[in-house]
Amino acid sequence: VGERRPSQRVIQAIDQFCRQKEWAMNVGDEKGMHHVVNPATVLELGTYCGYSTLITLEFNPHYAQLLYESTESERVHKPKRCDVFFQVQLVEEASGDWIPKMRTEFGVETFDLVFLDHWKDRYLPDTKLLEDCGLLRKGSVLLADNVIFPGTPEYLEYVRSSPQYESQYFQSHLEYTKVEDGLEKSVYLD
Ligand SMILES: Cc1cc(C(=O)N2CCN(C)CC2)sc1-c1cc(O)c2nc[nH]c(=O)c2c1
Ligand SMILES: [Mg+2]
Repeated sequence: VGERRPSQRVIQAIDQFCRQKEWAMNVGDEKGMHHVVNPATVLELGTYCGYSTLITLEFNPHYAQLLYESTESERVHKPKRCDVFFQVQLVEEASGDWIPKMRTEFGVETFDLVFLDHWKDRYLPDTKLLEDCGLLRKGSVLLADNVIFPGTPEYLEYVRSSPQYESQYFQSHLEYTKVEDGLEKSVYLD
């Protein structure tokens, strides 16, 4: 997705290093995100090292710095309108504080895809915030990592029982391990 993200060769090198030398919490090469239809406006919650990213929210300054270095993306203090596809926009703030600002700060109408990969106890409140802020449209996709391990039971219960979502579980493993984990793909129906 554009030359601003780490190239595929870098992704492969990260995967090889994390499998052979030192584990790290990337979504990894097995879970991946290849199930997801081709999104246009993407929000990622939880950047970590920038393994997968477009508009991405990261609270941890150390991880945010890693993304700046790996993608030469500008340090976004006062994010300008995000009107260019494949531009990395990193917001070094808490998701709960910044989701309500997405429309005014980035000119985002709605998200095609939200990749939830930040703090498991923020998955549900941030999903409700996205709904309340009108940032989801019919067909928006929520793709959530770690729904089994470390596990997000309240979020799973919500998206699987709510008539507003059509949810599907893609069984896999915790990155670079044999521990069961998976991605939950939830399509917003409203
Ligand atoms: C940090 C961590 C440690 C885990 C674990 O149990 N481990 C035991 C087994 N060894 C091998 C690995 C490590 S799992 C995990 C983790 C994994 C993700 O994909 C995450 N994604 C988003 N936000 C997170 O906080 C996040 C944490
Ligand atoms: Mg994860």
